[in-house]
Amino acid sequence: MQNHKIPPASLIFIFGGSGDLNYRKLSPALYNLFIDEWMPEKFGIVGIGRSPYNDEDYRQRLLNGIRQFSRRKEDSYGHWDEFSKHVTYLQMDAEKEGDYQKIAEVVKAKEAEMGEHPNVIFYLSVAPQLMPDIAKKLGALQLCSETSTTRIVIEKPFGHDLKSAHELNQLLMGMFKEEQIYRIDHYLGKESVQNILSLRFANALFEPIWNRHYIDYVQITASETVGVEGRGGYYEQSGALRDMVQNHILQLMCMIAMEAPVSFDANEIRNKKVDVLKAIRKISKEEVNQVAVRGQYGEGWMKGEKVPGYKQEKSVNPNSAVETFAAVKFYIDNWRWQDVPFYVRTGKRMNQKSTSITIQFKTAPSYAFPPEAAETWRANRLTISIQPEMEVKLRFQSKRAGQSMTLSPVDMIFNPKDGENEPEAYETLLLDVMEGNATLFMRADQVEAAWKIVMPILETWESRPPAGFPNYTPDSWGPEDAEALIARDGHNWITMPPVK
Ligand SMILES: NC(=O)C1=CN([C@@H]2O[C@H](COP(=O)(O)OP(=O)(O)OC[C@H]3O[C@@H](n4cnc5c(N)ncnc54)[C@H](OP(=O)(O)O)[C@@H]3O)[C@@H](O)[C@H]2O)C=CC1
Ligand SMILES: O=C1O[C@H](COP(=O)(O)O)[C@@H](O)[C@H](O)[C@H]1O
Repeated sequence: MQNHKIPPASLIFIFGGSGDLNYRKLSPALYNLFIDEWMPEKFGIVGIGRSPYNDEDYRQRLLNGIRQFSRRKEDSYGHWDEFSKHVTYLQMDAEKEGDYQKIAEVVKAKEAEMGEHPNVIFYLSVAPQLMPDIAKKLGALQLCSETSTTRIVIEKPFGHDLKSAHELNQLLMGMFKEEQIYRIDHYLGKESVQNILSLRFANALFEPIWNRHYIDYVQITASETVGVEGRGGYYEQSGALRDMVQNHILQLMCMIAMEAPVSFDANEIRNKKVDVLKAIRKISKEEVNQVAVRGQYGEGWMKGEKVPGYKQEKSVNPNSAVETFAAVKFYIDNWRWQDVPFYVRTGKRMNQKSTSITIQFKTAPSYAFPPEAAETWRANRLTISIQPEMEVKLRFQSKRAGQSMTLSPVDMIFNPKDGENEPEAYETLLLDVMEGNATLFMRADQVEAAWKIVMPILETWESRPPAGFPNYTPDSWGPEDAEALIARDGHNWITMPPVK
């Protein structure tokens, strides 16, 4: 969030070094930072796991991941030899207290090698149930007393509900200071998400109309074409509301709805976001059916390929009541947003991989054009496309060339199309951790405020088994009830045209 500078010497321990997230995201991100010359002059990366790798095998595994998943497919090999010298593997059982001495030894050896005390970063990329135990054991190591340079990064999910998130916060805060704790929400690292701040606060253009007087409603869609991709065990404990709405989607809502920050200081931005979360209208359990819809995909066809239903996925209960789709209507009770609905939806196995935010402005108060001039007056619309491509599109009415006054909507589009050069979210976030900048990370109160918002929905859904699951087919836009949710207000979901 700040203008980046080369971080100081850093030693990064990745718990879950042999796991999927490190393979697909973290190692490619660190390698891209290295290629782009953002890594510190002195650094070490230590993957941790119980699997028996030697350093060479481990490096080879990571290289395979990089070749498959890095944004740079071609350039990646050229710098590998140099980069890989910084990577080692530490076999240990994170549940065994005695094994933590190995970490203390690595820190000591690296300090001697670097000739200085580096940032020591513990990245917890492990199953959520292991996190409290690892945090406790790291705390007991006493490496954390150096508060300015020791940091702990917590992957999502942060807790399973409000209670467990609060307990995890209490535990972490008993051992680390808030400024040492980096709670990941990878959406905040996306270029297109950060661009929302520049769009809103670096231009005077939008602010005067960015409120209930001019905005009719806001929509956020985060749709995926994939199913649960072998993560059925995790997803069975989660579902779409926990997996996407509690974190990523509420954070996008905060970016759209927050007041202008007076600086880019981490706490200033986070204060402004917490204000939004606290203003989101509490949904009573009696209202849940009116404002929230859940769905689960059945078996079917996806772009010509037969795909299993959610209940047939690996590690999923064949009678599962877990939702793979969620749609919710929120309101924000404050002066800026009173009575403006925010419709959000997310789901797996949907028709497109696409995340977008639509700001629908109100129609002109009065117009002199003949009614036949335009089919629709729904043109005043700003669409912020987060992915697959970053795009900002302003749609407005224009006269069609010809002798009659006929109008049609036209689009003014900003699309940087910078593909390979656009840093991935994890690159930005890892660089921020090394630099000690927590702006794009979740503060304790932010996480808990977000849990408070979704709890009544979760509790209601858990107490009332869904009727008729599965209720949507792969390659669709989710269950019919989601259409009804928005149609009741006279609107419809806006879908992005597929990217060619
Ligand atoms: N994968 C993804 O796409 C995403 C993952 N996440 C989050 O990231 C975290 C990791 O997920 P993912 O990588 O998919 O999980 P995996 O199951 O692939 O990896 C789990 C890792 O934990 C290690 N581990 C488990 N038990 C121990 C132990 N006792 N001691 C030491 N290491 C242990 C495993 O190593 P070993 O078996 O060698 O011991 C392995 O490296 C989770 O919190 C997940 O929610 C978040 C977003 C996306
Ligand atoms: O956090 C998660 O996000 C991914 C979607 O991330 P994206 O960057 O590809 O939009 C989702 O697939 C996963 O279930 C969830 O845990």
